[in-house]
Amino acid sequence: MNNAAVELRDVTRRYGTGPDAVTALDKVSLTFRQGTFTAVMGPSGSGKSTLLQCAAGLDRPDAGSVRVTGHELTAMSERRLTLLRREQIGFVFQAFNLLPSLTAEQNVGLPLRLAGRRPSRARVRQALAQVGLTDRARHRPAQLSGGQQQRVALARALITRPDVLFGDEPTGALDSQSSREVLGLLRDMVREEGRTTIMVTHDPVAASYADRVLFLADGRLNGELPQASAKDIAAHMATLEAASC
Ligand SMILES: Nc1ncnc2c1ncn2[C@@H]1O[C@H](COP(=O)(O)OP(=O)(O)OP(=O)(O)O)[C@@H](O)[C@H]1O
Repeated sequence: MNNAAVELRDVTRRYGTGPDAVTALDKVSLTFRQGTFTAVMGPSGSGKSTLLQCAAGLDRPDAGSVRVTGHELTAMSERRLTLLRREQIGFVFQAFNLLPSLTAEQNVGLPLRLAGRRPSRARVRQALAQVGLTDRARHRPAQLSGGQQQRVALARALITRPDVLFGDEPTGALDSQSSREVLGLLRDMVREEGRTTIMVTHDPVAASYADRVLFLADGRLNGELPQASAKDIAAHMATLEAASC
């Protein structure tokens, strides 16, 4: 599969004006091909979250073009953007953002309810099975471990069968065993279902699960490593961090 799932061309995002203005992204051009798993790394403030937000249509760049599965986002109305995000994009964040009063299966079915569709029990159960939580369907978030809660959040992100899954530090709040489980699931979904996945992370071990690691520094691309080891990723990060001090 060689088609672009997400394409950024000369994307610029500035915050503020005058002497306090910050250029969070400076003419960034990138292609994320269908069925690939990319990690985005870089020192604090390098523009990772801004990149993710612009690529996912949660934020609008000041200049440049963002295309998701061929749809240009920058000129889209808020309504169309909301629909596109709902149907084609899934999100997992560091905070699991589950509703505490709902069970795992109710949380997983929520995106379909919000889209005005009634989630079928079979589809919800299948999503929970995919993340290995069939036996926790009736549990509420407080009755689940952090890793299990993030797996429920992953099942919720996948219930709409999105083309692209975005993760902003999805393993940032997990212990190493739970992180490995979640990252293994993400990697399997890319390989088995061709789901394009783009993940921001600070953790070289998490990034080593990706097919490619992109590095940002000062709002610009600063290198990439294909299928790198955690050691090589950490070494590249150390160079960038030293340069940004
Ligand atoms: N809403 C905002 N208003 C003003 N400046 C912002 C805003 N959001 C981000 N910035 C600035 O833009 C730059 C990039 O921020 P961003 O959050 O994308 O970086 P990051 O690489 O994700 O950082 P971290 O790893 O610390 O989360 C930073 O200098 C940040 O201070």
